[in-house]
Amino acid sequence: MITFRHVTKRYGRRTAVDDLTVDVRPGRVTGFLGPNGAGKSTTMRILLGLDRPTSGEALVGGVRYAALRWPLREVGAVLDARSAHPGRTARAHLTALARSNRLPAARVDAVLDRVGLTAVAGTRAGKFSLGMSQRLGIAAALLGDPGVLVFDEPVNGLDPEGVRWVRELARSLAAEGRTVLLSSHLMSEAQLTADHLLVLGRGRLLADAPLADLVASHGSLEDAYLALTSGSVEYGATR
Ligand SMILES: Nc1ncnc2c1ncn2[C@@H]1O[C@H](COP(=O)(O)OP(=O)(O)OP(=O)(O)O)[C@@H](O)[C@H]1O
Repeated sequence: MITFRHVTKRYGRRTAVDDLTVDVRPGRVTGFLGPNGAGKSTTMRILLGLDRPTSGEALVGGVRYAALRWPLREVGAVLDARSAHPGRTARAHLTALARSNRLPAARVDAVLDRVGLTAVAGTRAGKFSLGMSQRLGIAAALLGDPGVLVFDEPVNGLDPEGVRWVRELARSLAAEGRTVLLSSHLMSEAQLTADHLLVLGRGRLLADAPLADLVASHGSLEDAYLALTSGSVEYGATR
């Protein structure tokens, strides 16, 4: 479970996240949607302790990220597909992470297998395609077998096979009872992947609803999204 309580983030005069209060529940894929600049990445960064809220708090299983003793065991995240050191092999990258989080070495093989990288475990991350890098990022996120997973635009730039793989993985992680929060700009993909949607516009929560309800009320997720966000598209103006 992820909890945001009255989270506000200001950068100077700009309010990136505006009094966000919402729970992200386990056992389903929650899609996180919103126009460019809506505040999705900022929200995820605050959750992962990479940014501080101006006010309010973000909790993973009831605890602030900074207070988690072994963060990788509680929450796995992929914010940037190419985060591994290019000179390190996939196995070395994961082994170093496992060691620093006191995770058993057997987890490295388990996650390599789960993301389908066993055969290229000895290849340097710098030689990986975007799809393989994404899989390696996901392997790192899964290393601690966390109950919460956060993926920022996980299918960006992936080929159709990669897109389907991420979708099926996200769905299987949710089916295992995990909390899965996944941001996207692709309505068609969100409609295929998510059970529940959060829509953000100008830092504010515009919708917190089951996919089925949004589709039923507007005909398609795209129509629902465009109706919800029509007043929130950023054209570079200061708010
Ligand atoms: N470090 C920063 N300094 C100043 N302003 C920032 C910073 N990070 C984000 N912002 C601003 O905060 C707002 C929210 O940005 P954010 O990246 O969270 O949106 P987003 O929904 O993830 O957008 P996108 O879909 O384009 O990735 C934007 O107006 C952005 O310019």
